Amino acid sequence: MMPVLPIQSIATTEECLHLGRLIVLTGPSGVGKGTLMRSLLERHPELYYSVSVTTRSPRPGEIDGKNYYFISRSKFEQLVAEGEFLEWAEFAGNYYGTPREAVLNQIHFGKLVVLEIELEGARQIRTSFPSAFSIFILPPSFDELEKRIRSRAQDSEEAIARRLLRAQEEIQAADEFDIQIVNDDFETALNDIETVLFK
Ligand SMILES: Nc1nc2c(ncn2[C@@H]2O[C@H](COP(=O)(O)OP(=O)(O)O)[C@@H](O)[C@H]2O)c(=O)[nH]1
Ligand SMILES: Nc1ncnc2c1ncn2[C@@H]1O[C@H](COP(=O)(O)OP(=O)(O)O)[C@@H](O)[C@H]1O
Repeated sequence: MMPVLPIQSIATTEECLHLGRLIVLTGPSGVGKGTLMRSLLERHPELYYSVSVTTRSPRPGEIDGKNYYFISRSKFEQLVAEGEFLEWAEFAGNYYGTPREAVLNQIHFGKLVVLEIELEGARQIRTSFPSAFSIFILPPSFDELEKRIRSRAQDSEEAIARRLLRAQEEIQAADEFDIQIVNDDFETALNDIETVLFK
């Protein structure tokens, strides 16, 4: 485990970014962000993936502390009030947030930190960390996106409908980000991300 620095010892976010870099991976639900992230971490274990906090219920097989920190809405609201999140947002009826201190510590130690988050949170990061690099993952088509969400078969019909509605809005915001990568052929998309991060 990395030693945890008190937050006051990290002077400014810009100072942090001289030591490390912050990467934001965003895009609609079902586009393949999680799958790309997992492969990226397997190939590059030196990356630091920020585990988010959520009020969503765990899906079968998800592990607390690995996939997410699963907490109640009241606890989440308390953490928001205490300023514990670098960014947070409500998505499809649940809260999601990035733990502030862990991420700032890792950047301070010179790590390349990757956040996999939805649109509103990604916008917040662009404002608070102008030097963060942001990647928007696009589906090859909307039909393919729907197919992927359904093939995952882990969400209720209502949750799927909410994700699809939100996906339409999110895709329209793709141009706001530094680079857009289409996740059609998986290996090609993964290589494109690697090129941006490491070459
Ligand atoms: N703003 C924000 N979004 C997050 C965070 N963690 C995950 N998300 C996003 O929340 C959305 C829903 O995540 P999830 O319920 O795991 O569903 P899935 O991405 O469709 O498998 C996705 O777009 C995630 O990228 C976070 O810490 N902050
Ligand atoms: N390039 C791809 N081609 C076909 N299916 C894909 C591709 N990338 C991901 N998938 C599949 O799409 C589904 C959604 O991927 P997931 O990583 O859970 O998306 P997200 O994290 O963006 O919600 C999964 O079943 C995954 O295996």
